[in-house]
Amino acid sequence: MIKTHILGFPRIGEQRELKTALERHWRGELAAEALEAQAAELRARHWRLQQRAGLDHVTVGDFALYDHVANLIQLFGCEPARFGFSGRETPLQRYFVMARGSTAHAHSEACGCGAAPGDAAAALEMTKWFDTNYHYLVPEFDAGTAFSLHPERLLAEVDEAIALPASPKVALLGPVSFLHLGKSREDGFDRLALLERLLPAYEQLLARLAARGVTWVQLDEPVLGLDLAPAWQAALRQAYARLARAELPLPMLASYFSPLAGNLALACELPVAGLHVDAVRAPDELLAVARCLPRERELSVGIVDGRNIWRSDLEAALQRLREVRELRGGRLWVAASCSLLHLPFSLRQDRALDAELQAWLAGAVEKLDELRVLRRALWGDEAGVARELAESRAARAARAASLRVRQAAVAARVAALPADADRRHSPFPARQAAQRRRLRLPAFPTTTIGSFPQTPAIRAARAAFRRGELPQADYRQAMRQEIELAVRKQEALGLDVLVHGEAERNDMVEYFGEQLAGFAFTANGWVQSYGSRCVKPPVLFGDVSRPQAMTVDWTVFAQSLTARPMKGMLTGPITILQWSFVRDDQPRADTALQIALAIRDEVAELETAGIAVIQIDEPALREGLPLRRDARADYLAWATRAFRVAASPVRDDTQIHTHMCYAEFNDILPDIAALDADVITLETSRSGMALLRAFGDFRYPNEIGPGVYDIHSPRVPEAAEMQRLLRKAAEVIPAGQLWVNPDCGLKTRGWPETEAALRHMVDAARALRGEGA
Ligand SMILES: Nc1nc2c(c(=O)[nH]1)N[C@@H](CNc1ccc(C(=O)N[C@@H](CCC(=O)N[C@@H](CCC(=O)N[C@@H](CCC(=O)O)C(=O)O)C(=O)O)C(=O)O)cc1)CN2
Ligand code: MET
Ligand SMILES: [Zn+2]
Repeated sequence: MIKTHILGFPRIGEQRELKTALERHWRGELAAEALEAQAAELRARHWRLQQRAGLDHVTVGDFALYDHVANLIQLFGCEPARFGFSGRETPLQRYFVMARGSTAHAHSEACGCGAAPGDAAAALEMTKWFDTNYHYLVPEFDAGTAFSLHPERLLAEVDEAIALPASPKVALLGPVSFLHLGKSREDGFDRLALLERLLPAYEQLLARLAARGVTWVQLDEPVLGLDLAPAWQAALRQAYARLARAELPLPMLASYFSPLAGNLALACELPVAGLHVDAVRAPDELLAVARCLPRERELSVGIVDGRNIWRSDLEAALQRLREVRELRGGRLWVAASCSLLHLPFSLRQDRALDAELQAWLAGAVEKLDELRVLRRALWGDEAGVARELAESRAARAARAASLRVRQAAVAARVAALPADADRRHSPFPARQAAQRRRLRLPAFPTTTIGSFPQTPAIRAARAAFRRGELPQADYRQAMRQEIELAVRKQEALGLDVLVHGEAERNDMVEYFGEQLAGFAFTANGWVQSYGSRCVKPPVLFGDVSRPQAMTVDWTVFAQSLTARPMKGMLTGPITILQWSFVRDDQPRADTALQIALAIRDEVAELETAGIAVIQIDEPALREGLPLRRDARADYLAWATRAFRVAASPVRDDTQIHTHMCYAEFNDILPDIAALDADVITLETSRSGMALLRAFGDFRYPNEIGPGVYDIHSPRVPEAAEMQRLLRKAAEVIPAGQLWVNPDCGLKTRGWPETEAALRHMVDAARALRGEGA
């Protein structure tokens, strides 16, 4: 028997309905009931699409108002005690306080959240979901963590699906990954010790689902794609010995994003009813799994790419699925490789894509249709889907043959690239001396990470320009005024190295994608990044080149307004690669090098235009790190080289900055050093001093700006707080190497808190200069 299913569906909605509803709710314009109604409407719509595609089950439990990991924190009753919830709040209020911090809602005695006015609880830490640009909220565990089941929200969703009517398969993160993805709040506390306490809550939940008539539960254990220590492997054995019981729903264990490798035998041994594997990320393992997994278990083959937007080669997929079916004696589930969360809702009618490109692409809805076709063909009705199969073949062939994909000049340039194109002229000490002579900055120089508040007025002007209602000249003039405003404010604050503020950019990757050849962009291809925040990843379909300068005019204009150094602001090749949908017809390394060459030309042109400081952001360098250790060295070699190729055309006295955030960097410090940026600014407020100590222990050779305050919350820290942080930093990193800056860009903030926080930051730097620390 052949079944089809998906691991999860995008929840933000075709027109970002969920984003709109959430933001209105947070502004106090939409009641909780209306928000919940909108969410239910989206779920029902998305299940109907799944039914229309003939899936055997609709997936329930993948929906979340903010984040699916945060949902589990409430489901299993382990909200951290530090939030001080009184029990008078509604679950929804507590959920948003955990997600956004307690100052994020209008906090007053009237708000009913229970905390005393003035009490501020920081939001849960947010971190990258494996190697994606999705961010989850990190559960916090300590020896006192207890679990209790609060299944009302999930059971209500199951009931909604049953009422549709549809057959629900409930999808949940499994217990071992849930613990693994959390963090221990106390040094030395091993969160695995909580497994024994957590499993009963899972068991109770599964029993409740069984009572509802749910037959299948998908338990995601993406940690199977990591190199697991023996204790974590043992935890998987322990957990599934307990959860796979006759009276409970059948568990389908799901692995994705990475090969099973050393966990393959383990995954096949666990006493579950089915195993899902990612046949896109681990194509070579598929047959080994098909042979190893006991015959009575279901094998779910993730053959349709859930991470990229290319239309599938359905005939090739069918051939592989038939091989697997042969090996397993007929039974098979067919699926997308991972949840479709990481894809745009649909690309079929996107206004911004031309017809040729559109025919090559598939969003989430189109991927559902691919599953429909595969199902029918495998059920023996290949003739009934002959047209779809032919279309898929034609689309792949057209893409392979298209003249838009290859550019001879790009290939020639890559081939002729000298081996030392990734080297600056002189080693860092000589550059540092030259830059000090040119820039004449004080000790503890202050700067910001690039963006200033993207105000509603900026967004509205750009939207009007896009709709053709604001002439280009007026739009440019409006953005110049925003830049001038940002420059004046920075001068008044007394910052040392200024930025233009990025007002003209919709997004730090999309902006470059729109201007580079080889990229296409969509009008509505939104993908959730965290909470209500979305990105529209550009589509990198062909060889990359830079038809004209992308940032030079804006930067030169900004520099003309001030005598202080204006930092040019670029996004680096790895971040552009990582945050775009990239071609699958050549190695990522080759694509990265092409982007690097385009950025290199922009760097050179900024220098020629007189810009003395240039920042090349690489927040996604760590995110691109392969999940399996054995693939890391190769990635780091080509990724750091691509950065250096972009950064190296400049003179010694031009200062190159880079910036990183949203990740743990400790395991790639040597590679960060190998970027050889003159200055690196880092997010540190979340991981705190541990990260800096690692930089200190490693004797990080170049200059470094540890973020002295968290930009994710409107909270304005006192100067004394930032001073303390800087003094601590100076204990582990020589003071002469230190810069003073926030954690990340300020685009999601408002001006009042931005100015207040930066004023305190400049005060902190001045105080340290006075101390001669
Ligand atoms: N690509 C990317 N990934 C990243 C980051 C990042 O900056 N970029 N930062 C980190 C955190 N992730 C983030 C992701 C998104 C946003 C963010 O602010 N997103 C904005 C959208 C930004 C954008 O593309 N804006 C466009 C379009 C905005 C829009 O929706 N406009 C309305 C109209 C608005 C109006 O009339 O006022 C519309 O088109 O309907 C623009 O400014 O032009 C949002 O969801 O609200 C922030 C952080 C890690 N990953
Ligand atoms: N220059 C960018 C900004 O300030 C860097 C952001 S890193 C996610 O927004
Ligand atoms: Zn950042």
